[in-house]
Amino acid sequence: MEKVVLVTGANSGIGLALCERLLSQDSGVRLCLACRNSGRAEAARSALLTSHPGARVDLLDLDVGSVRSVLRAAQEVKARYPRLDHLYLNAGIMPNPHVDIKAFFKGLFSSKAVQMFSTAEGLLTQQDRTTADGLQEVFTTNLFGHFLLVRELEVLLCGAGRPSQVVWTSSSNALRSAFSLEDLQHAAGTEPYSSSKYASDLLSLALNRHHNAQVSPKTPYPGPLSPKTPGPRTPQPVDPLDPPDPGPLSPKTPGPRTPQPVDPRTQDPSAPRPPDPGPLSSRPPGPRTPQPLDPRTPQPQDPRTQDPSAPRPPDPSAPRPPDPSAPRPPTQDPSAPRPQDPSARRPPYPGGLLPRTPQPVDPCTQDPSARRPPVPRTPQPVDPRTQDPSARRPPVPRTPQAQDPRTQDPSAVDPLYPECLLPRTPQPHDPRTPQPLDPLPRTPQPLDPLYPGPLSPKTPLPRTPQPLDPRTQDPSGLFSSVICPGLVMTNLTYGILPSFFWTLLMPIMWFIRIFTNTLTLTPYNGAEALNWLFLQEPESLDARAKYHSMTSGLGKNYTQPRQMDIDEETSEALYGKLLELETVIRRRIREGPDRL
Ligand SMILES: NC(=O)C1=CN([C@@H]2O[C@H](COP(=O)(O)OP(=O)(O)OC[C@H]3O[C@@H](n4cnc5c(N)ncnc54)[C@H](OP(=O)(O)O)[C@@H]3O)[C@@H](O)[C@H]2O)C=CC1
Ligand SMILES: CC(C)CCC[C@@H](C)[C@H]1CC[C@H]2C3=CC[C@H]4[C@H](C)C(=O)CC[C@]4(C)[C@H]3CC[C@]12C
Repeated sequence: MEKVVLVTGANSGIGLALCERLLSQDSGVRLCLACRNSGRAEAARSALLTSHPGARVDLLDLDVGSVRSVLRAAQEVKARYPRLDHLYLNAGIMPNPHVDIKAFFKGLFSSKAVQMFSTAEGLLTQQDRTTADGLQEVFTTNLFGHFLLVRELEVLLCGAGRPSQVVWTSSSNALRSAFSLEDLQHAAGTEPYSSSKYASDLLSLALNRHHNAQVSPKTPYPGPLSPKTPGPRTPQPVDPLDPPDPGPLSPKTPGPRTPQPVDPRTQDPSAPRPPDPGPLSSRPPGPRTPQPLDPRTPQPQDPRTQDPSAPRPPDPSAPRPPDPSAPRPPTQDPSAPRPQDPSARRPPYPGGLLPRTPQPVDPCTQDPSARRPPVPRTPQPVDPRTQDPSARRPPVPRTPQAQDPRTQDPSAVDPLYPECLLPRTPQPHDPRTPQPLDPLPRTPQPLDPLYPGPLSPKTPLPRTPQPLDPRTQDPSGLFSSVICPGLVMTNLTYGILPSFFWTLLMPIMWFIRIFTNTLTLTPYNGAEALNWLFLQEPESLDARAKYHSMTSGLGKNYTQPRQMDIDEETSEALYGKLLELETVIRRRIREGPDRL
């Protein structure tokens, strides 16, 4: 059956490179590019159709920084597609970045130089602002808008007897130190980007807890893996007060699959190589040239405050020759105030007025059509990295060519993260025959898009570990994952420094690349983990892993899972707070003058 894939922020950078890669390997995929600027979206679509004539590429008008836009776009998606197979939450911003140059030079000559280039920890601050909805812009764009989108699209993601994948483009700049439950939107801090990305890591875990049987709400987080101790952990005894629910066995669900780094081009030599994406910013691996500098003038204006019909500078995704040395127009002074819509100058959202009780909702119980069998609670196999190896689990299927990239390519070892997780079995890609989609929505629409219905009682926090049994996993459900694209040269990164600095920095970056595989540098490479996830069975993925796109010094791309520095309690608390905020925002919109 045709797979429907929606990508936010698909008109440039990593999002566009992902679309290119998906079409290259699966001509049957139906893409929906969700973008805020129709001109740039059209340009991206034309570029994709030029390299893939006949591909199905739809456009969706979506500004994830605007609540109304998200709600409208979600309605449109529900009207267009009967289900969604993959939802890539990729759009992101880092407005008004400021680099601490002193810290940079200090770090450059320290033992932390490589790490500094990978995470930018201690280097970057941003100046955020509030949106017309009274929310912090970075929080809304990078997290909350996407959260609302997932909530709105739950009916397309949770049902139909097939699992759906939600994938967050996070970052290695997702910093626990920047995140606070007391200031979710990071209104008081100077690292909203790091905060929002860390929040996405937490939220992904929470989504899994609430929407699939993979992470049982009762399964406690075993704690972040220490870099030196990736070994198994001892399972906790089952709480006699809270025994597992045997639940119905599902014969359909396959055993656990352990994903492995997959490079479709290198895995199977007979497999067709993706064609050169040509003018697109993505490039096949090999000797890489840094992506061309964005010839477009940085856009200081919020598109919501701009006249949409006003001409914009040339689109970055438009075909252009790669020329890393091409001069860029002067970058906006990060310290200069950004032009703002007067309506956007509202004070930040008064968090203190929020209702108290978080009410997580399982959408599959909200919408009768999306209702699925109860989540099984029988013992299930567990992630071998986090649990006792003596625990019962069926044998993990391993395909012969599924090798650890570290053993395939010695240069692929990242000295920063030698503890990378166990290899997983690659999922052979199943090219499916394209089938026309039913143009009519088959999924019943909620009566009021703003009010999805009564909320279910608060889900309890984890108490006892429940080993998971793959035989009882629900075949449908929403599976959320997080990726890190590495350091990629895109509009976002080029916006951080004037082009002069980048020209100076590029040789250093190519040198540093010898020591770390996280400098993926091109959008094509950065999209590796996103593309790899597309090929996996969602049930096989690790809810606590962040899947990193990696590129070795020799230009080999692979995906490496690493445990995230997150905990269940914080994840659950964040989820509850986001639901509270959603309730308030929905009410505000319903009562506002221009309700949907
Ligand atoms: N580049 C890097 O090194 C890294 C990037 N990332 C993440 O990767 C993701 C993609 O960024 P990248 O490709 O690098 O940068 P780009 O700036 O090239 O891409 C960002 C995309 O998001 C879109 N976007 C931004 N705001 C909105 C909005 N409100 N509504 C809809 N779309 C929006 C942009 O659209 P428009 O063209 O209209 O602005 C653009 O298409 C981001 O989430 C970023 O945080 C993570 C780690 C590293
Ligand atoms: C001469 C100096 C002023 C040079 C400053 C260098 C910095 C501008 C860059 C060094 C490391 C870069 C980054 C690292 C991590 C990225 C992260 C994963 C992400 O999500 C977005 C971009 C990065 C923060 C990126 C940004 C530029 C650097 C800070």
